[in-house]
Amino acid sequence: MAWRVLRKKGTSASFLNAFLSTHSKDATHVIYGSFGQILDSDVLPRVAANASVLSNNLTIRSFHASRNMLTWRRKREDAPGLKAPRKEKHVRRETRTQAPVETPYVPPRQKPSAKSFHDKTVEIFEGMTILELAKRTGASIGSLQEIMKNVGEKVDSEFDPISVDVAELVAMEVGVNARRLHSDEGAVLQPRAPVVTVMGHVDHGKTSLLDALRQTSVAAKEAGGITQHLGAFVVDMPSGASITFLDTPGHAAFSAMRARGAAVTDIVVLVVAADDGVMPQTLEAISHAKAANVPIVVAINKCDKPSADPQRVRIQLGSEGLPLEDLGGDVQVVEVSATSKIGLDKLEEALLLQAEMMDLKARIDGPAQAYVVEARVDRGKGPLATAIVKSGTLLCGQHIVVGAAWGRIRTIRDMVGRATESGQPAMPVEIEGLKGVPMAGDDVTVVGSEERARMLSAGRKKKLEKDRLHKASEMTTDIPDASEEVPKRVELPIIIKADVQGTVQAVTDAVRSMNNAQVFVNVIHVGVGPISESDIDLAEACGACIVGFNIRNPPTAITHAANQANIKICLHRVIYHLLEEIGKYIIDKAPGTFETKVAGEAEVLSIFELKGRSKSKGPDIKIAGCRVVDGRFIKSSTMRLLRSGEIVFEGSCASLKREQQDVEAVSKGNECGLVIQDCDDFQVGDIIQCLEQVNKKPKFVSTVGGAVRIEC
Ligand SMILES: Nc1nc2c(ncn2[C@@H]2O[C@H](COP(=O)(O)OP(=O)(O)OP(=O)(O)O)[C@@H](O)[C@H]2O)c(=O)[nH]1
Repeated sequence: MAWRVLRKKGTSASFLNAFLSTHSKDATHVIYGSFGQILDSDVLPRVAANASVLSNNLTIRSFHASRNMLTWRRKREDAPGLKAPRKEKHVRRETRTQAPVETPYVPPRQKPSAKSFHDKTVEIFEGMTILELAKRTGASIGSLQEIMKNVGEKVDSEFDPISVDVAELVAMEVGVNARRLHSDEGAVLQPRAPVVTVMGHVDHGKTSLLDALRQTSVAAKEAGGITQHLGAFVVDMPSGASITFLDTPGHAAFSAMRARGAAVTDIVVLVVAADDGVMPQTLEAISHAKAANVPIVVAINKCDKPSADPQRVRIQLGSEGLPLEDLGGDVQVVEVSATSKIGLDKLEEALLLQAEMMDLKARIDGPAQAYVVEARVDRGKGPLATAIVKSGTLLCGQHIVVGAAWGRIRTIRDMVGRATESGQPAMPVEIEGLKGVPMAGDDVTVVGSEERARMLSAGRKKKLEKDRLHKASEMTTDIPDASEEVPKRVELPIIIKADVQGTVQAVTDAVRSMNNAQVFVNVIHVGVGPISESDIDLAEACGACIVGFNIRNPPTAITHAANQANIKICLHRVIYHLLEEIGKYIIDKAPGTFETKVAGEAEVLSIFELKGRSKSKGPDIKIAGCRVVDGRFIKSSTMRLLRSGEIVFEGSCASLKREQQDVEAVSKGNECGLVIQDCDDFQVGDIIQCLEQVNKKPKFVSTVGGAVRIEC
């Protein structure tokens, strides 16, 4: 009898399913686990039912309590040599396949804090029960049933399965994020093309490499050197295999987009210039790939250059912890030249080899699962989303929800803009028919009806708005206490418009990164497309400035309206110029911090005394006869008296004269008579400093990689 002990913490039904799908159907598996640890009690019957498809001899034994729950006695029979648990305080249950398991649900005693609720993400799946959802969200069964009633869903018992769409709606309604678990159980999986992203430091040749690879694309040749239609293209190999490349912009401001790019990517091509070596964004790209658990293939580019030193790049990458193949690791390295088109075939081969090792397969039948890599608005066609199909088949006419947008697919286009009936795994497609513009990284969910699509989209919009308000309130509570000597933080409302959704996000992230202790940059509205009348209205109402990236100049009427309302519009096509201008604007709005600076220094050469003629005419006044040895003396400033380097007195200037005349300022090299309010302690040789209050404004700082921030 084959048996397994599964007690990997945090694993769940999906883990068990994966286990069962990879183990022999004929063997008898005895699976030990714990409720709430491996197998949730209410999932168990379903899992067991699914599992029985795979193995008729499956036995699941699961127990209450935590790690100690494995029944020692039972284990000793099956697995001699395992250590005894500390206590045998447990309830043992044994379940034959499909036998129902009942565990009373105890609602949590404490309601999670608002913050934890907003940050929480729960996994949901088709056919889960209300009981399961209650456990994951931490909300009570009653409240979930109430929500279901409100959204017009039929509410049965807490053990009845609900659809994944309803589960998501309910989860969002209680304020948590929902992540859909997709199961390809029982489906026929077919090999699919790898999806590859090219990453690397600025100017290391990503665009050139993509261009060179694109030229090898059959479709590109067919279309006679097409201008690229999508943010992705497919290269067909002579062997019949193909590779899907994603285009990602290089500037650091787009790191969020790149992070999303990596999330839909199977392989990352890390471009490192052979002459320049490893740079900050090279390391950033490695981090993104590692975070997304995506394997890397290194392309050492610009190998045609006389200054190229590929070996140095290898050593640098090795010392950054990248296990290169040449050094005994599994990361392939290919030397290429994008401009001389050297080594491109080797790079493609390396990518196919990597893909082969990964055994990339996908389900072709059934509803598609896809990810948006880019979205924009076309004047004639309306919102367009470029997506990569991950599994299933996307069909024209289907109702979809993409992020918070929804629609019915009117047209699907391929990478060269040809209309096609469907989209299959690893295929980049353009989807027309959405009612709104989704965001890069959003998933495309196929739903059964328009009603469902509308409902899910409305739910997601509501959740996004809730999260936005929550974040804004968190940020405003960061405003420093007025009792501290920190300037009051001013709010700077901003509206962001850009050409495509991905850029909107990138610009928004970059603008937000300039938030600082003195200025709260509040992005109140973002959108794709040119500046509209409603943007002007909103800006006027909120006192906002409008930032436009890569968009057309607004019509004269809009510019005129903006001028009339005194609205600042900041338009650019180069991201760095845009950020620089916004940075200056933010600095301009920042109250700054006042610092004391020595504006001038004078030496006391002689002392004069002006006698008060009577008591009523005031006391005697001491006048210091000085020479300004450095800087300038200004009458309105504070004066500081120093003797042997020690401060003896500090006070305002009562009189500043030059040759018997009252003056406002005296500059370096000149002599003057100076009276400090309430000071009669001058000595020859003393130093007097003129103190000035300077408003120190924050500074705009940009890094080599292009990231910017404001330093206070
Ligand atoms: N000699 C040589 N020059 C190259 C090669 N690849 C790119 N270049 C040059 O390097 C410069 C930068 O190339 P890009 O392709 O724009 O670099 P990038 O990494 O896409 O730059 P960003 O998009 O700004 O991050 C250009 O002047 C290219 O002509 C190469 O293989 N050999």
